[in-house]
Amino acid sequence: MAARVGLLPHAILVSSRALPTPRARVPYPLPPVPSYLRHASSSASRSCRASPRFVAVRAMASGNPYAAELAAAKKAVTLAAKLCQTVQQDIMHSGVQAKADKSPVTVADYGSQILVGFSLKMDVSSGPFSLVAEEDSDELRKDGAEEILEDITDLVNETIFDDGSYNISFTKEGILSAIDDGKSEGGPSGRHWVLDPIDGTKGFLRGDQYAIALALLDEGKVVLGVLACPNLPLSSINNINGNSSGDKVGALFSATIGCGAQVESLDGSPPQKISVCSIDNPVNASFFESYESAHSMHDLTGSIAEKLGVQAPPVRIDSQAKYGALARGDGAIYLRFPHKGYREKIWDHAAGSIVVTEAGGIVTDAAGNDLDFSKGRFLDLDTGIIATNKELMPSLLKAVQEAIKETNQAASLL
Ligand SMILES: Nc1ncnc2c1ncn2[C@@H]1O[C@H](COP(=O)(O)O)[C@@H](OP(=O)(O)O)[C@H]1O
Ligand SMILES: [Mg+2]
Ligand SMILES: [Mg+2]
Ligand SMILES: [Mg+2]
Repeated sequence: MAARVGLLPHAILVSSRALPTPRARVPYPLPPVPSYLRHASSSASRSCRASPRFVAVRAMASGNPYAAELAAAKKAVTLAAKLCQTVQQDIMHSGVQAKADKSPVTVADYGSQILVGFSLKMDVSSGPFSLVAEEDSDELRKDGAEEILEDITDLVNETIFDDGSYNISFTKEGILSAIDDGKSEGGPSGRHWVLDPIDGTKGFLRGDQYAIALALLDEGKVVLGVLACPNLPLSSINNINGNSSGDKVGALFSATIGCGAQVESLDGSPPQKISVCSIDNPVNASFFESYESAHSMHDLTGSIAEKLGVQAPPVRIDSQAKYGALARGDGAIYLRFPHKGYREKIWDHAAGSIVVTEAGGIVTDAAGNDLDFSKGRFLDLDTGIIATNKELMPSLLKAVQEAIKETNQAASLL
């Protein structure tokens, strides 16, 4: 399959498919029908496999107050994962990833954002819809982006058609408008979905780990999170540096406040409860960090690990798959220390942090404060983010603060 690559001023857009001819759609007229959807005719018919009513019945049966939202969230990220998997396979075959030399955004980032937002809108009926998501349509509205926009439109429509849950198709204007559904500012009141359509885009382009990360904020607190990790081994990363153990690949982590955390396969095995590891001696611990040294200072994390007495080398993987792996005990610690001046975004941590806390772990900033997701699109925090189990947290915090102090002292002598 030939790959088409378009370079725009502030983004790298990768189209990797021999794109299909749009097929005829059955009309989808049930309210609320977003105005940007294309209708084949005006005759009414509905064809969702999981209707809001069906989801609501499951919610009442489970005793989980967010069960309907959880079911909708899982369905949304699973649909988006299908699109991402298709694109990633084609990118790998075409070798396009070598050209990604700056903050990338691909057709899959946009496509995933559209599918998740759309699927949630269709399946979650309660209250106004608010989505805080990473991507916007600015680049796609510029001259020269027409072909990419057409590719995204075809990719999204083809994924919806193949999945079969919704009989609708998007117009190009609908695609732009759907991306911009993610422009909400979030905040301390009401409900807001928080989405990273592809977290770890650099990993995605390398053919490595990435995640579709979706969370729900309710009155400023994360109450639900799902992480679709299409390339993560289902049972465990029991090897250094993200190598798989050869078992089934494709994990879907989920957590709801007060209800624990689970993992299931992306293609639908029953959920299994997960918990963080019980290691209490750092000598036996291993730690996760970003693959990209631009995203987290590997020197500082090395010094923290040394102070703790950690023997194992760092496990470097992309995306919030790190939170998922930590939550099921594949490793004991996650360290993230961005370079000075970087502001963390809520979609990079909302889903992952609740998966870890509901698995019995703790996630804080470098000063030991809880992460505050109620301040809008950014996290306002002290220096870095750390996560581990309750046993290791006191010694981890001490090591972090010592290492930061030493680094600051060394910097002041320069
Ligand atoms: N200079 C920087 N420092 C820290 N994080 C950064 C960064 N530049 C980008 N990021 C964030 O790091 C995320 C990936 O994290 P990780 O290293 O754990 O894979 C990116 O998410 P996206 O890939 O969604 O853009 C992006 O939000
Ligand atoms: Mg990005
Ligand atoms: Mg991200
Ligand atoms: Mg992203």
